[in-house]
Amino acid sequence: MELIKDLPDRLLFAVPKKGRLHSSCLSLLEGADIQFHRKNRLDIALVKNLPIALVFLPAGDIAKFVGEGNVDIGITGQDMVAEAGSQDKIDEILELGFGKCRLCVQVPVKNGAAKVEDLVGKRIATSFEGISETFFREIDAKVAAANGTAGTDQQKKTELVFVSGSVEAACALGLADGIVDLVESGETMQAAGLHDIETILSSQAVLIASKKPKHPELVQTIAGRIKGVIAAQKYVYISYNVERKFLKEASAITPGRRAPTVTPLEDPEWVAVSAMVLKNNVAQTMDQLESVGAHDILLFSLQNCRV
Ligand SMILES: Nc1ncnc2c1ncn2[C@@H]1O[C@H](COP(=O)(O)OP(=O)(O)OP(=O)(O)O)[C@@H](O)[C@H]1O
Ligand SMILES: O=P(O)(O)OC[C@H]1O[C@H](OP(=O)(O)OP(=O)(O)O)[C@H](O)[C@@H]1O
Repeated sequence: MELIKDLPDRLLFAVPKKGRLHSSCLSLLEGADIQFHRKNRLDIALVKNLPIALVFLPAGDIAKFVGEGNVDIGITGQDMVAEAGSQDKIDEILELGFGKCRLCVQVPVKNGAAKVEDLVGKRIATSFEGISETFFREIDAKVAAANGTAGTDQQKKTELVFVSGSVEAACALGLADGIVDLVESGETMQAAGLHDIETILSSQAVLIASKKPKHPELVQTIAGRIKGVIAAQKYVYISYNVERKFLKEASAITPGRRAPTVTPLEDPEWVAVSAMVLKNNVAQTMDQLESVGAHDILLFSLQNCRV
């Protein structure tokens, strides 16, 4: 196949093929001007304007492929990297700010365990077997040490039951006494009559690279482009006019990343100021600027940037 023949010369970039991270990854690729056409049902797509091939893989497999060096670079969740046990085999290049969630121990609100120690010896359903195993073995050991059963026949072992999805149903169906699964808004958990009693880890999507990528310069190029897209999403550009006598106060509100750009106006008493400001508290920034006498405050969204 023509496509496979081309692969050895290209950097391989793994992208989640479906699920929660898929569409945000596609937006990121578009913002970074990584152009490709994916044929129907095909999990490999050659990038038209860079020597890259995109490989569409399940999010759960990406850390393994990158860690083993089969793929140079990829996007997946930090939870997936931890579950694959790949933390030491990959470089986490960049947090991407989406796919934010927590991996939590959850129990029924009614008559459920009050704390994780109360689950020792009981059944836990999860699709995060590796992380849960490590977590509950420590809890088992802690409880055994506290009640003097460590190393004896009486030492209790928490049982892990693997389920591949819809984990929240496990308690209601009588399969488990608690679960370990992801929580973002908490809606799924609440709908299932569960609440969380412990957060094992917090996660978001990350750009990861193999320790020995075959195309290190290209890894840097992609990382630089993606950083630019992320920064552009985080900042907006603000511009306003202010009397020179209030410039100090106004500049303190919009210090920019290095310093604000100050341009003289025809009226010598006035200056125009522009700077990058964080998007998430821009309304407050505008309120503050108005209160120190700024006028004609304009906001511009950034399409892309390098900072
Ligand atoms: N509710 C959520 N909110 C935010 N991020 C999430 C959420 N659920 C999952 N994620 C992130 O997305 C990653 C992939 O989750 P997803 O449920 O899409 O897995 P999948 O198994 O690849 O897809 P599918 O469930 O469709 O089989 C998770 O590992 C986690 O990092
Ligand atoms: O706190 P919330 O915002 O409700 O999100 C949490 C849910 O999201 C994920 O599942 P997803 O919807 O991706 O489906 P899945 O069970 O098939 O993985 C996760 O496994 C939870 O079930």
